[in-house]
Amino acid sequence: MLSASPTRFVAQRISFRPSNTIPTIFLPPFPRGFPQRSLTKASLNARIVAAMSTTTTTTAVNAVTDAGRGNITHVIFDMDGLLLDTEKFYTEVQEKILARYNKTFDWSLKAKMMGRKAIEAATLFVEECGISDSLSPEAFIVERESMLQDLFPTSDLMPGASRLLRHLHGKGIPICVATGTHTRHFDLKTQRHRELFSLMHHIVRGDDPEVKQGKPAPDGFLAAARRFEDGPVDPRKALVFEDAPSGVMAAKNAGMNVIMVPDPRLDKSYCGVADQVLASLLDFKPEEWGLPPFEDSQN
Ligand SMILES: O=P(O)(O)OC[C@@H](O)CO
Ligand SMILES: [Mg+2]
Repeated sequence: MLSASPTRFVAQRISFRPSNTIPTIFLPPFPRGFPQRSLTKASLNARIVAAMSTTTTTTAVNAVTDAGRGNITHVIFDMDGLLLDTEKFYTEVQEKILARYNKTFDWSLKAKMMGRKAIEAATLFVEECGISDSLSPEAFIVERESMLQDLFPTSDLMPGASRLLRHLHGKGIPICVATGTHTRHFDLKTQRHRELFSLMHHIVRGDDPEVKQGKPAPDGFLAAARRFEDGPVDPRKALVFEDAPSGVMAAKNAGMNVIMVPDPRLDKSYCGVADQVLASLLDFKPEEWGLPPFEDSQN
């Protein structure tokens, strides 16, 4: 069973050099004992070193937040755990694999894995669970996939997802998805919801050629902002919905506004970076962000 042992999660606000398009980047300190060699791509490391060498500015972030409220023109949705109730499948399967080693899977590791590309999440899993000598990240992915194949097609929508997507689409607000999920899994997860996902202007998936690094890098959200009809969209006018700490950081690193809808079991210390935290999409008030209000009173 998952325990809720939290790991302090402090995002540092670092401003990039003026030449950079991203005014401020949120970087999580690598978790204690994190296998930096496996996760860090040279470019991500280089960006971290470059960013770390500048001063911290909170004004840019506040400016983004202040400017964001009230004039959102485009909305970008994360998928797993936000639109689809799929994070539970990953948890279930990972618990089964760990049971073989008499180990338990806990929320502090789950919080680090959520939203990341498969190989990055897999590396975290085997290294932090201390099973990398008997199970490689690649072998873990193959075993996990075989167990997920039957679960993904049964994916249900999260509460409020259909209502919000249909509302925004009906009011002519451009919406899209930016997910860490690979195409082959995306098709399985969405096969019962094709009509709803057809409302999206476009979908950026984890294996998209423009997504060089997974969340918390901003690649997916920046690619999503570029592909709107009138793109690239000013990030200060984009609102992202996310469930995972890595996804929230990716949105902030893209200079965007972000609403976090975390799993209630996620330690609150992971929720400090988002511009707004909601218990459910049903609690979202579009008018707070300059978007058309719901007509129904269902909340
Ligand atoms: O980016 P999302 O849609 O949450 O996908 C994450 C998925 O790879 C599992 O955590
Ligand atoms: Mg997610």
